[in-house]
Amino acid sequence: MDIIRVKNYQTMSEKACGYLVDKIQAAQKPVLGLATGSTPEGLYKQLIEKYQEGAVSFKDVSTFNLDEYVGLERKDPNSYHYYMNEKLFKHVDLSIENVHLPNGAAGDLQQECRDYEASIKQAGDVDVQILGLGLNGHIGFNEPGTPFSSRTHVVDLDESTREANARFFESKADVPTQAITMGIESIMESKEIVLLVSGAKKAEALARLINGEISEDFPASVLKQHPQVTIIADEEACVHIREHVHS
Ligand SMILES: O=P(O)(O)OC[C@H]1O[C@](O)(CO)[C@@H](O)[C@@H]1O
Repeated sequence: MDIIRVKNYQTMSEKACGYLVDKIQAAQKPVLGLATGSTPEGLYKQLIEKYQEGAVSFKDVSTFNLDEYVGLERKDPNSYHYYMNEKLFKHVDLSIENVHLPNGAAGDLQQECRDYEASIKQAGDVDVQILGLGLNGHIGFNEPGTPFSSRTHVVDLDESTREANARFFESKADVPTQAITMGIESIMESKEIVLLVSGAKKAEALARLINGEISEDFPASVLKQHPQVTIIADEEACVHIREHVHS
């Protein structure tokens, strides 16, 4: 894992944007793995700016999102479909047929998980996967205890995750109790992974990732087994990390 330490949220977003733009320009048919939550919002803003400046095009890009809430229709303002559309998709020249998120409103959720896996494989796997870091170490919606061998699956959300995400809903009671998420093994099959970490509230989780052991109790720790992970973290998130890390 390489860690790039940056000053703040803005510079984290700019760095991640530059990284993705380079990858998009280098590949014929780039496949991006995208995340939701607060962390990548700045990255998406930067990508839109670059697109508007004519510095990048998404017309040959395919995207796969990590997760979606169970029970929310695509048009629901709290769905990740809606989030992605508002924050990125509708502002750039991505083809709608190249955009993929799990369908949390599918009648047969198990079949939906299998189909999602198949479409990632059909696209030739994710080239660069963007990840955020949950306070409890979750990646996607893979909560502590999720087997490292998990594929795309339906998950019961931790109370702590529902609390953390309640800020996007009217109340915690409105936060769905389940989600579909790419599994840990599915995420690990991405050719490259970029983990974005910002803010003091993530500092403990980042320190545990860097200094702690690899364990299913802390899902992000699996990233230490991936050959090509770059962490872009800001000063506040790095307060418990003393040295430059290269492992
Ligand atoms: O970026 P945030 O909002 O801190 O969330 C961290 C992670 O938690 C999730 O929002 C899921 O709870 C992920 O999508 C995200 O990567």
